[in-house]
Amino acid sequence: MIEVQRVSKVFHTEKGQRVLAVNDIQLEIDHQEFVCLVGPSGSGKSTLLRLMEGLIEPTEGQVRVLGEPVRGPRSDAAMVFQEYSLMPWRTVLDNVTFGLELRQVKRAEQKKQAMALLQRFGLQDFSQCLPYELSGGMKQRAAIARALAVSPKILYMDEPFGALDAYTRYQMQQDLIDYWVADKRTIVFVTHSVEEAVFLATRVILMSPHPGEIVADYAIDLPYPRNRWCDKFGAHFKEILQRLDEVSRQ
Ligand SMILES: Nc1ncnc2c1ncn2[C@@H]1O[C@H](COP(=O)(O)OP(=O)(O)OP(=O)(O)O)[C@@H](O)[C@H]1O
Repeated sequence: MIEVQRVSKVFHTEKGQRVLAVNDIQLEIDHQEFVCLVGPSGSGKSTLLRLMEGLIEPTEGQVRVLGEPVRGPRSDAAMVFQEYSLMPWRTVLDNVTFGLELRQVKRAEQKKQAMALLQRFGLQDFSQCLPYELSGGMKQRAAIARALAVSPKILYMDEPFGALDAYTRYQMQQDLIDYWVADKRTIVFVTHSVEEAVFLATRVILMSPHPGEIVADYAIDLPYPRNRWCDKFGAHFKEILQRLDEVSRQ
């Protein structure tokens, strides 16, 4: 579904320095995979995600989605960022219907679909609120509902739960995985947390810093819902964390 073919990205800083952010990345992601990108700070996780999304262009190599070269953001993909990407002047409902408006879906149908998503994410009673009236977790639920409203084939998520407290983060992980198990889409998810990656992903890609390269690719063959306290979860967690520790010291 997503093919990253020998992709490198060089940035040029304001001071004229050349930064090789990701180097020679080769990665194939299949339909309905839930892939987490983990790695130390500066290992190029967000850069790789932005390259897949088409927000930036590779310096070398090519990204293809569904067999087509990526030349910009695709209408069948949606994104969720760490900072809640809601429009502050629109109600929660109108944030969720936004993508459907652009697709000229009839208003009654927009509302029906948006309310079903708000219900799924426990926000049905807040549909008429403005974003500032919501907690951080609720805002991020609304942002995810907004992204899902357009039924994207691919969901790109960049540290979506990074700003949340630990308990809200656990709840959000559970909500997201419940959604994905019921309605599988391809998800590419950037996180600093190995625990979060092992809880969510079918596959964890580990990246090294300077330059960002893929150093390991782990299949997480645990059934859903996952139990953080079982031995197998612990074994995956330990294996990836140990390697991350090695990579971070290099
Ligand atoms: N627009 C840019 N201009 C210059 N350098 C950049 C730019 N974007 C990223 N970089 C550099 O590319 C490298 C990779 O950055 P990136 O944000 O992709 O890493 P990351 O693994 O997502 O980091 P973090 O976990 O801290 O968010 C870093 O050295 C960063 O400074």
